[in-house]
Amino acid sequence: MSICPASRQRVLREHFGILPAEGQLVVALAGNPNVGKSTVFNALTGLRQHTGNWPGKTVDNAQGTFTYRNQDFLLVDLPGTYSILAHTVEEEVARDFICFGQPDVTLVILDATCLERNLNLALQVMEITPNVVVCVNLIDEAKKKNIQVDIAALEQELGVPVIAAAARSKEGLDDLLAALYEVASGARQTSPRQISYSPEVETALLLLLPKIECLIYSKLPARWIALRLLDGDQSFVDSISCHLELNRRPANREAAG
Ligand SMILES: Nc1nc2c(ncn2[C@@H]2O[C@H](COP(=O)(O)OP(=O)(O)OP(=O)(O)O)[C@@H](O)[C@H]2O)c(=O)[nH]1
Ligand SMILES: [Mg+2]
Repeated sequence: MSICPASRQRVLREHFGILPAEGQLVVALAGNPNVGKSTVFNALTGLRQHTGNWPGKTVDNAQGTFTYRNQDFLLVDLPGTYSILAHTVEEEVARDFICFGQPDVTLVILDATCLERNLNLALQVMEITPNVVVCVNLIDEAKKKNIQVDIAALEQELGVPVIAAAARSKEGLDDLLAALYEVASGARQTSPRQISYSPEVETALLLLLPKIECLIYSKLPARWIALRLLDGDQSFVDSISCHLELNRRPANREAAG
């Protein structure tokens, strides 16, 4: 499931103002407000960062770079959101970047002191892409509140790497870098847990999926698109038209890849 490299590069540049250098892997940083995204961003990128706005939106766009094991990365700090079902412009930016910008890995930062609320976003991102790393941040605050997080069990349940961190004191960041490298480079395969919906919804999905597959040539996750269509999510339909040239039938299989 991916847009071909040339199209993706064009979408990143023209639609999101992101210009990855040759060979640079793109990391999207997502999370609820106030969970420590900027703290992680600053710790990983140091002074190699710049801020602006998302094209056409008055929403902050921070980009920075770092290198790990001789691999260059471009880290993009997405707006803090509770959801990416696009009820606000921030959610629309986060959703469209993850869906159409197709980062090599999306890092979802969770607040260890209120995991239940935070996991909602992680599960939504995992419906769009398998390339996810979860960081359970503020683990020091959780300890103070006698909250214990079973990281291994969470990783088992989610099917993606889960790393505990206290970003303010730079705890856990080495493990985080290793996990980002492994997922973004393809060295580690994930199997993200997918939400099962009611039998009615699952039946409707089965009917919709083949039709969607014919239209999008595996450029996007068909199940997620089907769910948005069942939601009647017009903003997402508009985004598909804006970011993908669906009426252009691929001339060869490369264009579908
Ligand atoms: N104790 C503790 N505090 C942290 C940790 N990570 C971040 N913080 C603090 O939490 C607050 C919020 O951190 P930010 O990095 O600004 O969070 P954010 O997710 O970027 O917030 P928004 O951009 O407003 O959504 C700051 O005061 C940080 O210093 C951590 O691991 N432990
Ligand atoms: Mg921030």
